[in-house]
Amino acid sequence: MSQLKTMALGDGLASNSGKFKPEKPLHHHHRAAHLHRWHQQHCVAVWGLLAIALLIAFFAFSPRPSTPSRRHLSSPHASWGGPLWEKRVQASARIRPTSSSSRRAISVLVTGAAGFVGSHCSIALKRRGDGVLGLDNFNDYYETSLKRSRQALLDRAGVFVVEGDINDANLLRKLFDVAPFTHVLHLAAQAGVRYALRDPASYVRSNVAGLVSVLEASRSASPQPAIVWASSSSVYGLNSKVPFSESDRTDSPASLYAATKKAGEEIVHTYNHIYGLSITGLRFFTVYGPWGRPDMAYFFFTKDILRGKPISIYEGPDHSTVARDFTYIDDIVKGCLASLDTSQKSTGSGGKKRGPAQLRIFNLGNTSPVPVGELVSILERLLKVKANRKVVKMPRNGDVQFTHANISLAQRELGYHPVTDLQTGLKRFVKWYLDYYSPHSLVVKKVSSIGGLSS
Ligand SMILES: O=C(O)[C@H]1O[C@H](OP(=O)(O)OP(=O)(O)OC[C@H]2O[C@@H](n3ccc(=O)[nH]c3=O)[C@H](O)[C@@H]2O)[C@H](O)[C@@H](O)[C@H]1O
Repeated sequence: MSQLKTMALGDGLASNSGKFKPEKPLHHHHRAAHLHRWHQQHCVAVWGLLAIALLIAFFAFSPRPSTPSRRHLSSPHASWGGPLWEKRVQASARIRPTSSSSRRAISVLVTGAAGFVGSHCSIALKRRGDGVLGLDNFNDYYETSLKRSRQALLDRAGVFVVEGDINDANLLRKLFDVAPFTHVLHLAAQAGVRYALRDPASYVRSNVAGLVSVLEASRSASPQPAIVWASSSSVYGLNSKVPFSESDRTDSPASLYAATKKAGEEIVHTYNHIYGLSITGLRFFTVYGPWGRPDMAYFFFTKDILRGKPISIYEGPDHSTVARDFTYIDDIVKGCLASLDTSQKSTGSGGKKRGPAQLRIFNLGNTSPVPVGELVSILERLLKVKANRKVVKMPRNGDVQFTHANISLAQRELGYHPVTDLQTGLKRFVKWYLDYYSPHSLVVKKVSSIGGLSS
């Protein structure tokens, strides 16, 4: 290739020199004056260009003011900064004094607040008097209108959701400057095991770089917050020993999603070790319920069953079943709040560790796995529509054959006791789904029915 290129260049030069026609000779003085003018003009042009280049370099590389600011992130509406914005942040993050509770109220920064688990947790925290500030980039991984509806609910509950990205270090620094959060509930992430085949970079951006960004801001904050964050049952990967326990090995992930969550668990270890951040990781097991994620099977199965479209039900080798430890959202919310309440304080200050800090990891599952075929049967009964089932071999797309949580550690340390079986939880989901997507359901009606959200 390079030889061909060289040959072509050589050929070009040879033929050019052969065709070159010199200009007519100029009179000597005339030529000198012409050269002088040429020199002057070109000097001006060169200096002009240099000045423009310096200006471009200055604007491209100089640090930007952090407030007020407008970021072109996943959402064109992303903007933050200014006195009014700061007041809203402070009001939302402020603890509401209550005389009744013996519990010390907390002020929590919830990342991914317009997401499924984030919105439920934010409302539950706000209801019990805690300060809550949401952060979400409203990306379009799934329908943004659903995120906006959740945001409307949060707004009514008194939770302000800042529109911004966890990778925006200036924004995070500003938030910690404006409000002294005692805790961070870090739920912002790129979710979904199968989507990683389509957009692997988004997992690295959110689940690795984004996590580090949140940890960096937290370790520098004064006071340092305690952190509770979402890991995943997917870290158990191809393990075959059930139920899955926190002490089991987690070094055979089946998807990039799982690998980034596992990476997160290692990353938080270093921040705990070096900076004294108190950190609790929660391995969620297939969380479902009202206001859920449209990319999850129970959600799009419901949509497809109602439209009469075929649904693919995965099966394992030799027609074995694929099963999940489906966990209802309200049980997950209780686990998240208990984790926040039992978090010890971070021990660092001024970016330095001052003593050993708490580091925990818990399974939050339902501890009763259900085959996917059974999930579909429950949906059929609730929807009163027969599904068009296509049983297919589970593709190698990131899925694992089964999950099953051992929750004894969470029971012991958090008082976590899931109470919702799949039938009950799906009944609530279907009720919400039919209401939310009903053609007669007005947006106002949707956002006013706060009861569906972590009631
Ligand atoms: O616990 C987690 O940490 C993860 O839970 C969730 O992943 P999963 O447990 O895989 O849930 P989900 O996709 O709803 O598939 C459910 C079942 O349907 C089967 N499935 C799926 C698609 C399909 O077309 N057919 C099918 O049978 C499929 O094989 C599976 O058995 C979250 O999405 C993920 O973000 C992460 O949080």
